[in-house]
Amino acid sequence: MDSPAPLIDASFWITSGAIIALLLMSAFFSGSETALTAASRGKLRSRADKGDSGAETALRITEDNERLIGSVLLGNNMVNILAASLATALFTRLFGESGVALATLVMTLLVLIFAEVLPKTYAITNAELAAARVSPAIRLVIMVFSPIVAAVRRLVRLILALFGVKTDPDRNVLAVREEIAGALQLGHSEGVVEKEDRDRILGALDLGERTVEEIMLHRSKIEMVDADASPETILSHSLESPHTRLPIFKDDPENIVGVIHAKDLLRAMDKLMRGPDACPEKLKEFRVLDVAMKPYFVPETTTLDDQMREFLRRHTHFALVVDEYGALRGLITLEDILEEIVGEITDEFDVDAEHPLRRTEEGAVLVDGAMTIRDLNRAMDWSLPDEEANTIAGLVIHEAQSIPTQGQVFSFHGFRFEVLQRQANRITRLKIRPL
Ligand SMILES: Nc1ncnc2c1ncn2[C@@H]1O[C@H](COP(=O)(O)OP(=O)(O)OP(=O)(O)O)[C@@H](O)[C@H]1O
Ligand SMILES: [Mg+2]
Repeated sequence: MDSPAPLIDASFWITSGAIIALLLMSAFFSGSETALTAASRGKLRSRADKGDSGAETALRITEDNERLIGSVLLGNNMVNILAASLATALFTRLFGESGVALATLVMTLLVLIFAEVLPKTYAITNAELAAARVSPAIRLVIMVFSPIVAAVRRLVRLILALFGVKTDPDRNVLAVREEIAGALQLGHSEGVVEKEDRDRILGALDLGERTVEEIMLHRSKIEMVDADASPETILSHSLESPHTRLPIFKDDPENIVGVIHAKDLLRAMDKLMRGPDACPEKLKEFRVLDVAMKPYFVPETTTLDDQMREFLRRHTHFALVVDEYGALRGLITLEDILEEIVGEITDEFDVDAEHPLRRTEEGAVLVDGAMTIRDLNRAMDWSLPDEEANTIAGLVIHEAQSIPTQGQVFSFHGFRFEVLQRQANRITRLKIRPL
């Protein structure tokens, strides 16, 4: 008869040793994940500049955060599951049926305390140092696991797609935008980021989400010339206008058939008046459309980002904005888009637009109703919501649910709005004061 195998034998010790080793690895993964995600890139950079190669590696592997976290998560799960399986096998051998429940309890506690909370708490208090130390090993982990991570990501998208769920590749972009905005806001309130710098960066980041319709010049304000006007009229119009490019309409101002550049007009006129084949009599026959450029139309839903690229690619600065039916909505130039980043640009001929904003002594501002909420927020460093309306007047009408009359006062979003002037159905002048 064989005597029953002793319960505490060599395999017991080997298994226990393996479980402890796996828990240590799990702690390493959890701590590394926290350290690498929490470490400040600025501090890592300065460490790296002082010759810390670990910090350099940490900077490099955190560039692709999704790959980093995916690989670490995979490693962490693998060791946790292996440890739990070994523990279950060991406990069932020791305690029979109740081994499963016991292993679950013991391993949950061990993993939670030693492989999760403890290493993560340590890592977050010493993030940069820890990140620099663990980065070479984690780089290896990424090298081994990233192909699997990539395959998993594809599989997940495929499964979601089968169920009709569309994964949004822009989500990360949005999260990053929020993160940068938050960091800039914090930096600004702490006094390390200048308001101008913050506005410039946020302006540039937002180009992808805003459309030409939001910033275009309304069609009623476009200066244009009639294709059938006499050459003298067109010339004097062009000379008097502060603008270099004037759209040309035929019969109806909505019907734009060309755009005349002042220089092209001058060259053409000059050719008729002077030089070897000058022929002043032909001035009457001059057709402005012969020297005009073709109009460039863009849909109002184009994002500012796309429009800017398109302007650069086409080597033009001037576009006419149309709606989905092709009806003229407004005008946009490259300068208008750049202003969203750097603020108001005025050149030698730009009429200094009658100031849309004036501060009063009691800390209020007098604004033009047509001023955009965004411009006001930027000028005053306020944060009035700009989702519901584009202009201040629009916001007040939206909140009041009617077109308020002169003298009416409203309080919302932490501000007091007084209607100073209303012309027909438009609110033209407002006084706003923070409450
Ligand atoms: N024909 C026009 N009618 C009304 N506004 C215009 C017209 N052309 C340009 N603008 C506006 O003038 C501002 C300045 O734009 P931009 O600098 O591109 O034109 P410009 O000064 O006429 O030309 P340039 O600077 O190339 O000589 C922009 O806000 C633009 O919307
Ligand atoms: Mg200009």
